[in-house]
Amino acid sequence: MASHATARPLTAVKSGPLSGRIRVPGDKSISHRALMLGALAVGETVITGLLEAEDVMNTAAAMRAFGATVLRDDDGTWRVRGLGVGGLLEPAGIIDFGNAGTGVRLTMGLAAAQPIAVTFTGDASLIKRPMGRVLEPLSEMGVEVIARSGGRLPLTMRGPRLPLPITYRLPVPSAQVKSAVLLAGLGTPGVTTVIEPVFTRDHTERMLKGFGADIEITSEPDGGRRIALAGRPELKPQAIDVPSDPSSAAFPIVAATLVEGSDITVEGVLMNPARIGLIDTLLEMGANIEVTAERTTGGERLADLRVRHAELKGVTVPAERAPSMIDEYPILAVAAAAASGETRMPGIGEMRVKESDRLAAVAAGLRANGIACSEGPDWLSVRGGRIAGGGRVVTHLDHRIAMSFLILGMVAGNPVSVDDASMIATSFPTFEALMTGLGATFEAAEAADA
Ligand SMILES: O=C(O)C1=C[C@@H](OP(=O)(O)O)[C@@H](O)[C@H](O)C1
Ligand SMILES: C=C(OP(=O)(O)O)C(=O)O
Repeated sequence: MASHATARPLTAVKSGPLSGRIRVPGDKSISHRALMLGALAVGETVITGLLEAEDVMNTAAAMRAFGATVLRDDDGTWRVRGLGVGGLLEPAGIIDFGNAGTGVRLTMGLAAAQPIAVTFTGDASLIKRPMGRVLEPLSEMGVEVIARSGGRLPLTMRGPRLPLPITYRLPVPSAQVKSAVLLAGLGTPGVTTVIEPVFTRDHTERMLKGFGADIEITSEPDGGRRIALAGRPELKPQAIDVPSDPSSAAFPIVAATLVEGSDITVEGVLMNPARIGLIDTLLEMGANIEVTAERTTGGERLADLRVRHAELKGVTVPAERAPSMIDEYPILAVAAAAASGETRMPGIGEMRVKESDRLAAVAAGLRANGIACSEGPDWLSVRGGRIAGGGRVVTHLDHRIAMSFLILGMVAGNPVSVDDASMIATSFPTFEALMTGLGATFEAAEAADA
């Protein structure tokens, strides 16, 4: 895990028009899963377009610790030689996932159906995040856990000799919890079933199908989905080409929408319906986003997105859209700050348990820059208008807070600083280079106590 012992403050200044064509790096959710399923397949999985960011590199290191061979060719192609379902070895050391919630929660599922002891930890952000939501169903399957109170990292778990298949109804709309149970189900005899009342990103299901698992998805009478997975399949290695991450594309898309005179194209963006709630919302607000060159690769829809500046108006975002844009609310709040009228965002309580309490961090950052907003336990409301800027935003080890407020600085009356841009490397290491290539100006800022 990379160390972020030294914070790197950064300032964004008002930007001229943005122009150019860019490709943002590979999707983080798909990258984690490609390495994990590769580690369980029999033979060599070849991955192109893998996101080479800290969160995913921690997953690569974890798969090596379990005994898989994970190699990178000079041209950026990754090769994973898997161990077969049930073939993970007991790691010799502690598995440190750094800042990565997806990495640690899915790997807990992966290791759960084998009688091996594994100790997990993470950085100052990850050790505050709830793990009980994953440990609870895994315990029902027979996993023993020794954790700090509240189910926080660091923790040690050991899978049972004979794991039990369960039927689990998700109490929170979380693709991480769904995926952890399904990955545990892979090593469990019989059929493991997850019922999700609300549709969340389905990359695990799609990829399990691609690797040859027997997985059946049906609709529930209440509109939810029932996912039934037969345990102990032999997974066949795959060639995976990871599409560009829509959660990273969100930053240049909002920047080009807000900065007058802009006209950019973001190429090859993943358009999975469970991931594009932000695009739907921006279109409702009046954004000019043209979806072009639509195609399908590896069972996922992709498109090039041409984005031109547009004046936005406030909207109410339907609460049921939240899972399809849960990581995009910080940047949506920035778009809302520049829109006319009020933007209401209900049903976003899950934002409080991300890398930071994002609801609180966004509200504080907006206020520090002269934008009026109000918040409740699971909602945020932003009153758009003139953006004074001039504030310094506390990012709480959260990459998306850092990137969102740097975009705010591009349209604010005065420069906007973030206290630490180093965490951007966890998900979008080329953010600064791509944004400055389009025309943005970022300047190294003074540390607060310098
Ligand atoms: O499954 C995944 O890859 C993810 C699911 C979401 O988390 P939750 O499952 O906690 O909603 C999301 O916020 C995270 O960035 C990635
Ligand atoms: C919530 C996020 O990631 P994770 O849960 O994997 O840390 C994110 O990338 O916004």
